Amino acid sequence: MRPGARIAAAIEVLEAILNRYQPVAMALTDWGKAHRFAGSGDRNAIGGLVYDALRRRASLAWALGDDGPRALAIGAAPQALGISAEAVIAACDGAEHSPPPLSDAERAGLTRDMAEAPDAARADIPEWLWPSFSAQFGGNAVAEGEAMARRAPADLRVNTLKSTQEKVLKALLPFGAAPCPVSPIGIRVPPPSGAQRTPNLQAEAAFQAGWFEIQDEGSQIAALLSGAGPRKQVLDLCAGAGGKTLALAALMQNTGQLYAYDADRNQLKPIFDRIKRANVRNVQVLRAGDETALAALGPRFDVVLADAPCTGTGTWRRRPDAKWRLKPEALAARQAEQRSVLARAASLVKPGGQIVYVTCSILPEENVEQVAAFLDAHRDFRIVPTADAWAAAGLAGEVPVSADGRSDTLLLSPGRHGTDGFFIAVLARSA
Ligand SMILES: C[S@@+](CC[C@H](N)C(=O)[O-])C[C@H]1O[C@@H](n2cnc3c(N)ncnc32)[C@H](O)[C@@H]1O
Repeated sequence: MRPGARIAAAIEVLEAILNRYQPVAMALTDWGKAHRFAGSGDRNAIGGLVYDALRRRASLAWALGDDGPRALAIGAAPQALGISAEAVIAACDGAEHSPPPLSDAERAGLTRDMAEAPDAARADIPEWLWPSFSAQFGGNAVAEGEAMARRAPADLRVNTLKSTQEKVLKALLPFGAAPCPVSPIGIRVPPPSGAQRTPNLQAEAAFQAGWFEIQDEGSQIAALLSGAGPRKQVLDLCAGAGGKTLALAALMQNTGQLYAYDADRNQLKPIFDRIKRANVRNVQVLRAGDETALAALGPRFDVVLADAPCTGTGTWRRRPDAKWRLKPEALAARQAEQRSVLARAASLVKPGGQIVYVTCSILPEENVEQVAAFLDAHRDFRIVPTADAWAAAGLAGEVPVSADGRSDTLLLSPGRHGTDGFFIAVLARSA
């Protein structure tokens, strides 16, 4: 397909997403089914363009003076398709399968200077969240927003129960794989640029053999900092599909006892196959929502990982549509859930043990404010400063500097660390 046809296709898909509220993946699949002539290269390029348009929705809307599917697709096209603004103008010639020619405002929008735009638009952050976002990142807020509007790499965690970083790196060399900056068991595959193909790492033999998991470096750091290790009693309280459960099991070298719990049976479903593929043998998956069985285990745990439900604001690079769908009511609902997860964790950790509170959010309301409220209500807990948790976990290398400048808790961010946004707080219970 020529660039004009790809832009026209992206407009169609964005209409389904923005006007008919279809989820992005479904809208792209439906388009593919209805246009079977389009090859995988075309589908990949159209997907890249759609995701980029959603990532940069506010800045593109400001530049082109319009928030509609056509403006967003045209505005995102140069970067997403790796072509010049002039090539986009030429591609939209109104011929069959191409969009109608650009208006003067659209042409001007393609090269508009963003320096004049309001900060929230430059940062591509929803206006209602800007006060909170800018308070969190201070003078770096626009740069952090811009980093969140870029494509994300694929981070992998080497499954040390089955392989080594060296072996996985070798297997994935054709994808430009390189070690992650912080995690000693992390590997990063750079995102595609322009219309390049997104690598399908899960189709690789090394993945099928259980040598690695797709897991953001931020998640890996959370597991590494948790203090889970051989022969410990560990609870993954919000285990979901088990991403962190598998990381904890590997850290524990398949020894001790690791319990995986989640309130929701559907979230937990994939964990069983993943455990098998990863050769994990020290996990007991509790029946979803069985609070009585859970309570009966307490307070015995050395470590309770509370990977709490959250708004997911740290994962906007990967789920850009969620950025614009998030509403204040959803934030309030997640905060209530976080309070209850933390209180539950407190009842299960043993004296002298620790809770590791994690979110994939960058909002202080879900992070430092939750921790402060928890510590107020639980006088037998204290915060373990990041450097101390780092040393206690036996981690080498420099302690990452928190994106909010704090030293008691760790905020990881795309702008500063190249990870998704993650918050990690280690809360120790007095012995
Ligand atoms: C961030 S996700 C977990 C992701 C998972 N730990 C991973 O690494 O793949 C949060 C999970 O918390 C679960 N959840 C929500 N409320 C809960 C509660 N009160 N107790 C336990 N789990 C809960 C959700 O079902 C969801 O699976």
